[in-house]
Amino acid sequence: MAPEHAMLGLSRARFVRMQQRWSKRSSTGNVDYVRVRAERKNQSAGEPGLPSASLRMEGDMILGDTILETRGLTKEFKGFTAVNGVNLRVRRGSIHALIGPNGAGKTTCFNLLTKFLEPTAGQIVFNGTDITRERPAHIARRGIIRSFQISAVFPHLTVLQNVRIGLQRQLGTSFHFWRSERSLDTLNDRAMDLLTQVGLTDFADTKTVELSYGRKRALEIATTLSMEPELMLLDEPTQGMGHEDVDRVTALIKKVSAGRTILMVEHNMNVIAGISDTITVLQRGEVLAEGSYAEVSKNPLVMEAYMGSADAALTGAHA
Ligand SMILES: Nc1ncnc2c1ncn2[C@@H]1O[C@H](COP(=O)(O)OP(=O)(O)OP(=O)(O)O)[C@@H](O)[C@H]1O
Repeated sequence: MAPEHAMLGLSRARFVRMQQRWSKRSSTGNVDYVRVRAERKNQSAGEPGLPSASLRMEGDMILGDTILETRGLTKEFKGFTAVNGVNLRVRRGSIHALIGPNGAGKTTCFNLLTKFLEPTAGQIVFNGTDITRERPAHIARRGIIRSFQISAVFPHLTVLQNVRIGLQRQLGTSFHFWRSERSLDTLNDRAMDLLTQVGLTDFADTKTVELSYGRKRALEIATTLSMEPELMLLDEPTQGMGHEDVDRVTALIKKVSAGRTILMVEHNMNVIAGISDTITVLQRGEVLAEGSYAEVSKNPLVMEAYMGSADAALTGAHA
């Protein structure tokens, strides 16, 4: 039988290089690797490919449909189980909402994903790699970025300066204060790009403290984008906003979701209904239901959890 690299139409050296690169990212990757390659080869030979709709090539990397997965994720606080055996599967490129009544464990889940908290049990897998034991900074470098809290934005700097700081952080030059102002100005173009994306171009020179609440959240999204997230974690992005700001930020989330994955904790059902592809409902630390808004909102268990009655409508429950 021909060697594997030959069957896949690759030189041996390239085959080994690709395997090595991939195995850094995934312990199971080689199986996917062979599947994708075999499919491509069969298709180019006019034969039907192996089914691999869930796989995507990026350069030499094979990326599955699932960007983030938790397996039996559990967090106990002194005998109280806040998150209990949660199996979450976030699809690449989707907007995935984590919802649930107060105290359901949403924030604890987020804190586990970013490693602000250590799980008591379970696994977190990102792009096929087990990241359960990694430190927060390492997780951020992998591209899992949680939206900065407003308090993390410097209020007396301008909007542009705040975004620039995010970019410097990404470039690892945050503390290079000895660099000339001119060299730092080279970041301005990129910073202005980000401000354009979030609709804040006209506010570039405004002191952040003077921004409206909704615009501060838009700035927070720009600073998060400056970290080049592959998976953006948004923590109640429309919390405390009036209708107009809610609509603006909802549209913004939809817009910046292009080419990225978004996992958000959100209470506003109109926002969730409008932009979520998948919703996971938590209750008392466990997954109660999962699906599209249409599916979840009809689920009697979910209605009961939210309204205390299976007859109640979910729509507007927290709007
Ligand atoms: N550090 C902690 N020590 C003890 N209990 C905690 C701790 N953090 C959270 N909890 C408890 O875990 C449960 C889940 O809390 P969590 O904040 O994750 O819920 P949530 O779904 O985000 O709620 P909300 O919608 O009100 O923000 C709650 O009962 C909370 O009191």
